[in-house]
Amino acid sequence: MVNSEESCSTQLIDGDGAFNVTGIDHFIKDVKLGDCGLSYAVVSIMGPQSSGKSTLLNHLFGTKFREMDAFKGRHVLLMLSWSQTTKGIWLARCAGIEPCTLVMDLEGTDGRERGEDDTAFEKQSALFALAVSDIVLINMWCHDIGREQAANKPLLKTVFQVMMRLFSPRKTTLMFVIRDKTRTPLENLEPVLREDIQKIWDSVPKPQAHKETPLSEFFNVEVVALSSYEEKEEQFKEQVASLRQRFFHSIAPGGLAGDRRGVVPASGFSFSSQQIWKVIKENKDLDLPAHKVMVATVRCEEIANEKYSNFAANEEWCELEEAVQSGPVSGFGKKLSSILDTSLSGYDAEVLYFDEGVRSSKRKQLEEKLLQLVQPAFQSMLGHIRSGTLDRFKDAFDKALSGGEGFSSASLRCSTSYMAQFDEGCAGVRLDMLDVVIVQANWDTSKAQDKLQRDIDAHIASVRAAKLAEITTQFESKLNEALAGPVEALLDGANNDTWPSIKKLLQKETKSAVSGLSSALSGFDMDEVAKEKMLANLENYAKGVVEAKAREEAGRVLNRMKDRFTTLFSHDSDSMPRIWTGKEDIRAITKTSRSASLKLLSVMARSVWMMRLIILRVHLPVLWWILQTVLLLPIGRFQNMIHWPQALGNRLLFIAGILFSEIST
Ligand SMILES: Nc1nc2c(ncn2[C@@H]2O[C@H](COP(=O)(O)OP(=O)(O)OP(=O)(O)O)[C@@H](O)[C@H]2O)c(=O)[nH]1
Repeated sequence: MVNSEESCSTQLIDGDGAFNVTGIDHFIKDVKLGDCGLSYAVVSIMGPQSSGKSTLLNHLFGTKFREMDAFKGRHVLLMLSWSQTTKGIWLARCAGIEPCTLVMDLEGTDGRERGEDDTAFEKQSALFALAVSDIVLINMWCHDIGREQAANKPLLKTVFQVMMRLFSPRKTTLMFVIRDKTRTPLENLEPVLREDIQKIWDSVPKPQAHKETPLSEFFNVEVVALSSYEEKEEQFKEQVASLRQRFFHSIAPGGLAGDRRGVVPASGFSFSSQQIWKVIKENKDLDLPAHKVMVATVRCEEIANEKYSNFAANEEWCELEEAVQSGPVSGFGKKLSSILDTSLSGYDAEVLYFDEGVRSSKRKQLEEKLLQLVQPAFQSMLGHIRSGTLDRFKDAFDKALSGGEGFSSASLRCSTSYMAQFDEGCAGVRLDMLDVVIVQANWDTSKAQDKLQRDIDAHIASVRAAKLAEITTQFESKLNEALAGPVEALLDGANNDTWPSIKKLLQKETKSAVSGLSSALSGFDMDEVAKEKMLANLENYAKGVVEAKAREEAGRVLNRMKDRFTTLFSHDSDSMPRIWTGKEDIRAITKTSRSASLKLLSVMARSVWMMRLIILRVHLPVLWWILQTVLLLPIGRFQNMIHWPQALGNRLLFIAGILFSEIST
């Protein structure tokens, strides 16, 4: 006895031809068909009305299809009402049979010829059963065998006709179930039945391509006979129990199921059935291979969309996405790759049995969409790794420089080392646990690498500029210290040796500073031109120090000249204040005082810089005015002094010319 507890059923198509989408979806969930992959079989039964189809299915598969009350009997029912007959197509799961076997109970046929009317439900349901089923049971009365007016003859014609409407049809098993078997042995009945079948096959109009195609090309024909359920119930049950065994492992090679060419993965069964029924209702031909691709396309897309939505809502991913906004995330690449992998392998598992071309193209699309979703997070992480690497580079570089390593060597070593660390991070070698690599993506990280290299180079350049400025300042300070004081002292005691001494001092200190700077620059791996320029600048600086001192002294020279003139003019040779008696030789005194005063000027002018100062910067008219005010006005009573400025100017120019030529050589 079959345990019917496991069985559940639904009306797949109602009597008006409406497909019960909700019903089938619930049914599929209840029987967990979606998990079956290709491991499931579909059996249908067709045959005349009230020929005991439901009774047979319920005994054979433990289903609970509605049977007509036994006491009413089929003859009574046929006369009275149709209310108890099966309407439309019912679907149930066979109880206790492996693999999962679905069974469809079709509305009984009325035994009338349908001619060309393809819209008749009988024809449509037959075509549907052939397109969907692996095994079709044809229920028939034993007494119809060999009869010209057999009740199942129009049905068989229909089956064979609609079969022609399936492009490259699957090879289905047609199992003829002879009911109310008589005493005639099956061995005698079967050849007659096969002959009937062949005749019907021959009579069916076929397209040119199948004119000569034998029946066996489309169908495996099987014949079984059962005793009457009503008259020999026990025998019937025994025979049904033995028949049941044939449905176990029906999809294994050599099993009862046909070639299963048309089989769609179980998760696509609902959609596939709906589409097949839709095409049949629209009275279009059914192209099963194309249908399989279409089902695969729709289902793979549905599955991919579901995986995408699941990924987007995945808690782990959402946390990762949020965390990477604010900083680097340890194990980022590994975690994200793993979530992506779970999603993609989930897709792979669910679409495994769909058309390969379709499933791989949909996988590609899913992968692209997922990667598009995670790319901003990847970029953020890459940015964190880049800035982290830059910070570590700066620290290491600073340490190397303060540890005394040469600038060029430190910059090259640190730059190479930290660029390599970044490259390793990008290539998947873990970098302080901060891996960014997403296994599924092959993203180009060269832009980030370039940016890091640029940042490192910019940092090196700025440190270099700062260091060079520091060194230059250091040498300039040294020079300043070495020159300013001594030059000032030398200028203070102006005499004939002043300028040669200054020149000597300048040369000595410049040489020492230039040599010091040159060796300090050796660690910078500078090009010769830049180095020479820096050394030249230092030399100029040294000259500048002297020039500045000289300029300073020049600012004071007029005062000192005036002081010297006044001192000599108003003091006698014993340095005693002169007492003017009127007998003094004012001209001679003035001449002596002026000469002493001009001597001071000549010392000061003994340099190129002083010349510049005197000739170019301090204009002669100004100088004249100063001299007239400071030197000449106090002795303004000498009217002929009015000619002095010109004479003095000429004299200064003369002295400057001589000194310039002297110093230049
Ligand atoms: N003679 C005979 N009658 C049977 C047999 N099996 C069932 N019946 C009777 O036939 C009648 C119809 O049974 P169902 O199983 O409902 O037949 P059916 O073919 O499913 O009917 P529809 O699908 O409604 O056309 C019932 O009264 C059954 O008791 C059988 O093996 N022999």
